[in-house]
Amino acid sequence: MDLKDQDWLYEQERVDSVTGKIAARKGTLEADVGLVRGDVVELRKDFWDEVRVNFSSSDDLGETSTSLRQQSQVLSERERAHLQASETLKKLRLLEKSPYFGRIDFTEEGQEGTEQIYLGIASFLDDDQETFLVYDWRAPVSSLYYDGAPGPAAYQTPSGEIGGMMELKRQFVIRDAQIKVMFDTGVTIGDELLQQVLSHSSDNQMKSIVATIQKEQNAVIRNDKSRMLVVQGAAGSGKTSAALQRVAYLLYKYRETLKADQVLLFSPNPMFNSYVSTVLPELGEENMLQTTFQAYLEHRIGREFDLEDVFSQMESMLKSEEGPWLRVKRASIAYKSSTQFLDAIRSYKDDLEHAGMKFKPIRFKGRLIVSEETMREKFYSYDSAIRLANRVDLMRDWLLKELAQFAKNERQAPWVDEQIELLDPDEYQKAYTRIRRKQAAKKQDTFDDHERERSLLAKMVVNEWLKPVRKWIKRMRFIDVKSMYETLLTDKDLFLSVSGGKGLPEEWEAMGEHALELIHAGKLAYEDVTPYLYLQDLLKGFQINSVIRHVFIDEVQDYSPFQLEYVKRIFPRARMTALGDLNQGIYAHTDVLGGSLESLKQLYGAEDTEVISLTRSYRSTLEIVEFTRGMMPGGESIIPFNRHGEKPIVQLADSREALHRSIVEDIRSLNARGYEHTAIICKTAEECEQVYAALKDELPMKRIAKTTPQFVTGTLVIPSYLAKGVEFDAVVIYDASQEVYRRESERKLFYTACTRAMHQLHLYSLGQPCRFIRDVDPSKYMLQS
Ligand SMILES: Nc1ncnc2c1ncn2[C@@H]1O[C@H](COP(=O)(O)OP(=O)(O)OP(=O)(O)O)[C@@H](O)[C@H]1O
Repeated sequence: MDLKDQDWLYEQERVDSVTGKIAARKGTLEADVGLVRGDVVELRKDFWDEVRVNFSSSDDLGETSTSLRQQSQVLSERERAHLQASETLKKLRLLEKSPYFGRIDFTEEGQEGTEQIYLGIASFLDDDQETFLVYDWRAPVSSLYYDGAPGPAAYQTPSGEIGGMMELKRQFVIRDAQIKVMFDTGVTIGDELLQQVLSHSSDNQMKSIVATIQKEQNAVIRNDKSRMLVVQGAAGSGKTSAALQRVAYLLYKYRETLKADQVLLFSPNPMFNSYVSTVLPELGEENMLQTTFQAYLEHRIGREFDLEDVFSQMESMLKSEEGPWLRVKRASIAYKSSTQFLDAIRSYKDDLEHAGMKFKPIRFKGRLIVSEETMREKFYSYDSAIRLANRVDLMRDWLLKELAQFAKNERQAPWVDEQIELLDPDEYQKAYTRIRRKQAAKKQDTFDDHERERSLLAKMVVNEWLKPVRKWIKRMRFIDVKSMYETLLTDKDLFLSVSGGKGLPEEWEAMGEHALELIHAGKLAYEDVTPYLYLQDLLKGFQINSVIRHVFIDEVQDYSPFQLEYVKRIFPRARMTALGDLNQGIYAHTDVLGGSLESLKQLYGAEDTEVISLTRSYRSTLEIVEFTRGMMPGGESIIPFNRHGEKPIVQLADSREALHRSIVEDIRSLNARGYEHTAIICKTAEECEQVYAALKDELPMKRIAKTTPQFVTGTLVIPSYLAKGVEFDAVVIYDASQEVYRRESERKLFYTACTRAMHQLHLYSLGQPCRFIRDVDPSKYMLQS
């Protein structure tokens, strides 16, 4: 038996022994969990039997409350024990199949002996409760595995750095307690293992990368010093993967204080939420909260306006011909995404402290209760030292009082009598009971006084009718944000004064008209939504969320500086992790970041910001990366991972029928070769519809739209801008011709679409290929006609 076989034997025996212990622990815990669950069920069922309830005297009342408190304490202690045991059980079940994936042998400086450290997704202690049979991958010592190679090495602990010598680094793939793969690695974490992982075909969900985290990714995962962490990385460099591992790391490191529902991820689209949703559970952690920025906007002002979303904005811009509309739209997007516009709105609000507030009059049945004029006078009669949002609060309270007075007077109005007559028996009965209850409480006579009856019924009727007005006031709808936003966009003198004229585009007037037209139709353009919300919050108060401690923004290049400022403002207690790739900045407002994610440093200031760059691309084969990077200026800095495949194919077609025929054959052949998760990427949703209609009878396929909630497998037809963040075994670009991708501004969109491919990239072109392909060195692809 050679040394290798001996090692293998030794390691398999250890796996057997550890999994045996895990199984035994699991068995005991399952029994315990069953018992505790039984306790909880019993306690809940018998809760009131165990509480001594007696309300007769104040002493009895005190005793009842103590007994109640004791009983709920017992219950919640048992519930906590049950939860904890269930969580441990969940981890043991994961460990049982694959107890660990790595081993390092480390001799600590000044210490005798070498420790064998095995790394898995959770820690597992021997029966002595002291010896670590498996270390959690997030434990301080585990970073040796990710950061160092055999030789001198060190790791950080809360009490300082620990140095020593790493004697061995070994990697395993263990499935169902059997070692499938094992090798010792030299310089970097096994390219071999990574090769294996990356050459698998994709499934419909992102996977955890815990066994093969790379050094630079580890820096992203473990960074917890800065308030703001910016990760800029090439397509497929593992930004999203590292971010999810980072969530798991933070939940582990701060387990006493941080819970999964205090971490929020902003995803690029609803489908992406489902795409990444299995990573944390795979690591035995709960999922963080996930949303999209659009969903947040809808939640805030979706009831007032029909909001344009970023995808509709994109679709309409991609479909439009060059002309005045597109010019104005671009100018509007660029300006309204900037912090200059944000500053202008802020300064407008400062002006409003002194004059210019607009209100909606309070009306009831067509009659004026409080006029706009009166409201304005009242508002500016408050001490100007009081903050504007607080003055709005005062105003609300005053209006509620005015309304109460109005209600009192209104009780005598003839319409009230009519309504009393119209009360149906049920309502009347309800009123009668309520009145009786009140009389009893006030120890009044019986319900015989006709006058009193009428007055009580009148009060009830008026209150009922005024309910919507009261609600309207409480929600501060009396502030006419819409009208003030309109004024800001159309009153040039005012705007020049609040903005100082800085960066004001030539198209300013046309921009205002465009926005107004939509607003009057009850709509809000995407570029106006956040600014509108910002103005509204400045006037009514921000809806601050202090619970969230970590905000993750994926695809941050798709956010405008304005939106990022807004996010920062509403999560004041959160740290931010922003992940982005400027080469994938596909929306019209993304140029605003000024060509560098460095500008994100301004958000929290350079002192509080750290930027980490990821340049190695793992998703695609070397051939695909060499092709895609060729279309981006500066693409040379993207380093492909050394995994080979076929060169991308550019296939020319001379008719649409021929194009469709070739694509159908191609997908069938890709499927037959095991590439099941394939995507036909079209430029727009409109193109997707046409392709779907033409090919659906030939090929089983699913059409993805902006509202598709679930990421699915099989052959998808998907618009380019929705393919963000996800990946496929094979990508077919439906029509990469010059005719379709005509504008320079579509380069990043095209690049993003191509970089979704893991193993195969086939581009079809009806006529001449677009210039982005022609920019690539022809030796990097195969041209077929
Ligand atoms: N260290 C790693 N080990 C194994 N796989 C990895 C590693 N890093 C990245 N990958 C894989 O590379 C692919 C791309 O990763 P991911 O989607 O996180 O990249 P990204 O930078 O967010 O990409 P993009 O910006 O293009 O959407 C995924 O399949 C991921 O599992």
